[in-house]
Amino acid sequence: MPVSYLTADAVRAEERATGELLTNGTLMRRASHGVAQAVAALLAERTNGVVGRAVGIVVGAGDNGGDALYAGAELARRGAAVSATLLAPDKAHAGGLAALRRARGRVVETLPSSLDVVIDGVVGIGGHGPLRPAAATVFASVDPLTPIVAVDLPSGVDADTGQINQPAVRADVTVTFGVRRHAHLLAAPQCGRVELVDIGLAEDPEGAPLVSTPPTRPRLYALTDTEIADAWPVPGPHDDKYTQGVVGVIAGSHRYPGAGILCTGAAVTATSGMTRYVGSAHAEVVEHFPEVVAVPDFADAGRVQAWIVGPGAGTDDAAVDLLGKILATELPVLVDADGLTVLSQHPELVRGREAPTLLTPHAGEFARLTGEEVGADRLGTVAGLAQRWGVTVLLKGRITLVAEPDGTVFGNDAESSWAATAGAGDVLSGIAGALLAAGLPPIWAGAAAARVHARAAALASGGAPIGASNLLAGLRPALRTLLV
Ligand SMILES: NC(=O)C1=CN([C@@H]2O[C@H](COP(=O)(O)OP(=O)(O)OC[C@H]3O[C@@H](n4cnc5c(N)ncnc54)[C@H](OP(=O)(O)O)[C@@H]3O)[C@@H](O)[C@H]2O)[C@@H](O)CC1
Ligand SMILES: [K+]
Repeated sequence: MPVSYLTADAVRAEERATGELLTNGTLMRRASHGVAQAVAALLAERTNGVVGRAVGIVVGAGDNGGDALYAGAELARRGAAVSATLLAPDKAHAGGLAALRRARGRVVETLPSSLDVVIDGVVGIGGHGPLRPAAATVFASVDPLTPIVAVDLPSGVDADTGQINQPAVRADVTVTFGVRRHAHLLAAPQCGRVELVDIGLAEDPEGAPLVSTPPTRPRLYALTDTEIADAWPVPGPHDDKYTQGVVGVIAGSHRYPGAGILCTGAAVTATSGMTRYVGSAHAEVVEHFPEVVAVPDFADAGRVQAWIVGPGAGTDDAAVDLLGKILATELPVLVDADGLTVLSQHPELVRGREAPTLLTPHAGEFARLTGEEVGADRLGTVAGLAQRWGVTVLLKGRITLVAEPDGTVFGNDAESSWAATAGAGDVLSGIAGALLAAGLPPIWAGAAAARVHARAAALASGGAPIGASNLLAGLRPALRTLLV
């Protein structure tokens, strides 16, 4: 089952569904205990224990501050020196504040300058907009080396869109409750390590939500490695070169062969199926990958189970014609780069296409394609295009989002940004196209390709900058780690 991410409204609905557990404070007790445990673990990791450690708490006006205060009380009982600063003293959670005082935690105007950890209890799912000035001042004075544990969300990060409203908290660890929020994936780098505390919302906190997200927002999921490995085409005893799917690549040119080489190379590496190439870079492609059947003309292409049209494929009349022809077939088609530029002029070629269709823009291509900037709400924007055009759309980025017309979105956090390099998109197209040819639905092909692409980048990099050919070389080692 993919990992599910919920909107703030859906989280609140789940909390309400627990009835008494919400009203009698059980949920908050469990939540704050989870925060205290996470802080204690971090202190143990970094400083050898809780006793005598200096813990600072920044407390806002709502229940998020309540969680932080109760967590502070627990840490104080365990021997930490806890100081809390109240951003709105009149509104601070009364029970939490009393608990902190009982445990001999201190309420202070200004946090001590030397702290072992800071707990961000400013706002959680009730927050909107950036940190207000008082909170911003507190965080600006925290030593940048002091780890920050965010309660539920780093304050300033929008729970539903993941928008980072600066100034915002950047957390080392984020502790959340029951189910992950959209922001935990959409703003993953801002959240640090996300720890999920079971507070009794559902039997399986990773499982299906009890209450479905309102249809006004997309439903966001992340595939697990196991799911991706299970879906990845691996040849069985009765497979041959055709049964794994034949993918046709239209990319690159004699003058600019790179896109063709990278894209076909990725397709060759991703599956054991066969790869065909059509275009003026046919000789260069075969020189790099002799297993590719490459021809200059579409008429001689031969049969395929999916097409990749895009990188370096051109935007002239002939390119428009060819893309139109390919989209008029019943075959799965991935459109990228130049292919997207063609579609920006001729959206009618693809809108409402019924056969599996995957568009793979980066933010710039997305804007060209739709005349609309991606903006802060990447999830809403990409899901909106998928819904309006009736095709699957993959928006590239550190967090890659793949949206279906029905509002289902698979997200993938690349976990590093080493793949932000020229030609990396061509490699992604090659992987995803090969998976389409093998019969994976576009949303799975896109999300699985994004995961393996990100891993290949990380493996190839090892902490140093890479080019796309290094990324391509990292693909097989990345697949090995997944398919073992
Ligand atoms: N329900 C439960 O049992 C459980 C809830 N849980 C916890 O409760 C949290 C939700 O609590 P919540 O609903 O009280 O909202 P919360 O996020 O604390 O913020 C609301 C307050 O902040 C203010 N405010 C808004 N934006 C702001 C900004 N940018 N900067 C500064 N202030 C800002 C806003 O004030 P206003 O805008 O009205 O001035 C309002 O008063 C949830 O994330 C989880 O941690 C867990 O314990 C599990 C059980
Ligand atoms: K917070």
